[in-house]
Amino acid sequence: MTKAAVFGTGSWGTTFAMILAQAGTRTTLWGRRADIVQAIDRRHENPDYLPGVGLPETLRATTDPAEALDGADFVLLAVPSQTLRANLSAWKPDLPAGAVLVSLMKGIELGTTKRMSEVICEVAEVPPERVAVVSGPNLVGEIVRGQPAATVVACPDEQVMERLQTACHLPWFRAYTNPDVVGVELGGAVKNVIALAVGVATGMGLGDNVGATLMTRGLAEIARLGAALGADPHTFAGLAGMGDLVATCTSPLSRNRTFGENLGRGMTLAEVVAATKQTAEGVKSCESVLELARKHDVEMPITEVVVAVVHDGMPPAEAAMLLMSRTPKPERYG
Ligand SMILES: NC(=O)c1ccc[n+]([C@@H]2O[C@H](COP(=O)([O-])OP(=O)(O)OC[C@H]3O[C@@H](n4cnc5c(N)ncnc54)[C@H](O)[C@@H]3O)[C@@H](O)[C@H]2O)c1
Ligand SMILES: O=P(O)(O)OC[C@H](O)CO
Repeated sequence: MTKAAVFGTGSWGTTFAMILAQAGTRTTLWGRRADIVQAIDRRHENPDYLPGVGLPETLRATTDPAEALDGADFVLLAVPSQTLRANLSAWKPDLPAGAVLVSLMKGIELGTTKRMSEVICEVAEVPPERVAVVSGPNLVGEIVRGQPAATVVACPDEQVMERLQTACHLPWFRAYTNPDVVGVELGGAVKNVIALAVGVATGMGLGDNVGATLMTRGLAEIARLGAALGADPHTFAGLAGMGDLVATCTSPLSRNRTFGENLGRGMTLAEVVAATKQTAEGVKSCESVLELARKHDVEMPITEVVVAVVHDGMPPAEAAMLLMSRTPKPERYG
């Protein structure tokens, strides 16, 4: 029987562990908070992140990383992106030889501008063939209600990718494969930045034309960055590209979109941060995405104004005016 260890008892770690357990994978969750771990292990509930959701009785939970990792074929990582390096360094001594490490995260590391799979390879000292990524339009609030969803499993090793696909495939959760790790990861990380922009526009009451324009030109930004980093352009038309972009930018369940919406309504950054109880990855990753773009000489005007609004105090109305007053040019995708 395949065995999985999932690190992170937040909303996605818990939900993905539930998916694995329901697909017949023997799954243990690691969490740093003893109260949540106990509630998952004994009452089959995560009261803080998924109140009222019944978790499978076969799903175990522990605060001991070595216990979670014992015999694991897959090690799935669902902690906030900016904490991955420190956490994985601590867990490294107990990683089973030959285990496949899987990123469930959607961020770019500040300072290094590395994708999560790159951080994993570096810290765990494993080759890219032992690292996979799962990303797609996967809003937890829908998945835990049993509403159907699909995702993408990416890994350069085809057999690993297919094993992971089998480990998480359910009648209501459809996993596709794609060997383009760079494209799948970029799609997941950069859509959060675009969702912040759409959220701000929504909060300002700018209308659906603006939302559609930001999504479309946002996809062009993602594709330009992807081209510079060697991604397959087709990936961005798929679930991990357009699929996740549309889900995140249009759903009130998205933390990134909601964060932007609150800013657009006129709340201060401090007020919005205080109101955001869960991880909105785009808030930190917008800066690393922009730095990555600059390193590769890629123009990302929407990302630039998101950084200016979120981190430099630019008023949302000024950001909108900046985007609308850019030099007219031919429309090009990518
Ligand atoms: N929630 C979703 O709908 C969803 C879907 C797909 C992907 N993701 C991605 O999954 C990743 C995790 O997001 P989430 O939604 O589970 O976030 P979350 O905020 O719900 O949970 C984060 C978890 O990490 C823990 N944590 C926080 N700081 C930590 C630290 N320093 N060390 C160890 N643990 C720490 C928290 O206690 C919590 O258990 C993000 O990259 C996110 O983009 C989320
Ligand atoms: O709630 P968000 O904005 O982190 O988005 C969650 C998922 O990434 C959607 O696929």
